[in-house]
Amino acid sequence: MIKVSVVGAKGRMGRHVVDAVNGAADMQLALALDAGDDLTRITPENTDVAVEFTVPSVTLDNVLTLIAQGVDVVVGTTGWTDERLDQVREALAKAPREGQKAFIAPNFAISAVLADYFSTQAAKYFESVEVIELHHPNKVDAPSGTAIHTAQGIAAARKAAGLPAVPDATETDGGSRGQSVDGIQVHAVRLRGLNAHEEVLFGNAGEQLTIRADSFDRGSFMPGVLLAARKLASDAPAGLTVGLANFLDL
Ligand SMILES: NC(=O)C1=CN([C@@H]2O[C@H](COP(=O)(O)OP(=O)(O)OC[C@H]3O[C@@H](n4cnc5c(N)ncnc54)[C@H](OP(=O)(O)O)[C@@H]3O)[C@@H](O)[C@H]2O)C=CC1
Ligand SMILES: O=C(O)C1=N[C@H](C(=O)O)C[C@H](O)C1
Repeated sequence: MIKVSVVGAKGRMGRHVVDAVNGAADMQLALALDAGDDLTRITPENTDVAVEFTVPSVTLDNVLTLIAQGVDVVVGTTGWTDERLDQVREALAKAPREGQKAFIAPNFAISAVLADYFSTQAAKYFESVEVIELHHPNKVDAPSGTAIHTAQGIAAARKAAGLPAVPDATETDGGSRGQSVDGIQVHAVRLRGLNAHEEVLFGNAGEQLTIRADSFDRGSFMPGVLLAARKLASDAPAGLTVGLANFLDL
């Protein structure tokens, strides 16, 4: 049995993770902690993998605490920059247990992971590209972690292919052109009724490709979360892995 503790267990995602772990035949729920709880209660004796879904402002501290506790950790919370990822790598390098692992994914839904992957494949074939993410209005961060990851992947693929900057004659902008992530414009919509959605628009003269992923229900993230926990408890490499695509046969 894989012993799993959940951090952020009372949140929208955390509640689903608790149910998913309780419903998994090969897993056992260890601790379910939330804001105000002492994370040092999570130890290698009671937990094989901790799953962290909290808020961007606290996730780094939580992850560093869990690593210092000697526990492997699956992270779904957003807010990760290159600098923060480096801090996790450094913490893992001096972790108390040999071979410790951390896994961070901007999105655990297979539709979103594939949309992100297909977008990097398509990127070099199009002159123009923009990313639109659409979410429920309770989301605290914009743009979404997924949209940032997608834009970064597209930008890297365009750079590797030697493409020039995306054409854009805009001279005045009150903010309507969105946020530039590595030169790719990203737009965020917040609308009651939505859950988590992303659309990537690719354009050439006379043609358009649209890649769209829709998570209608938070249950869509759970197979990916359980897969990550199982991988960390078995054959995932030591150190930090970023992105569920690493655990899929793509
Ligand atoms: N990777 C993925 O596939 C997905 C990622 N996400 C991301 O996951 C994160 C959580 O989303 P969601 O569940 O909707 O958010 P919620 O706000 O519903 O849940 C966050 C929970 O974390 C708790 N919390 C706050 N601070 C701490 C702390 N220091 N220690 C432990 N728990 C704490 C909150 O408590 P309180 O409310 O009392 O502050 C709350 O219960 C977001 O960053 C979101 O973008 C969401 C969906 C999918
Ligand atoms: O807050 C959410 O809901 C989601 N957050 C993640 C993100 O910011 O990419 C993943 C998914 O989009 C849902």
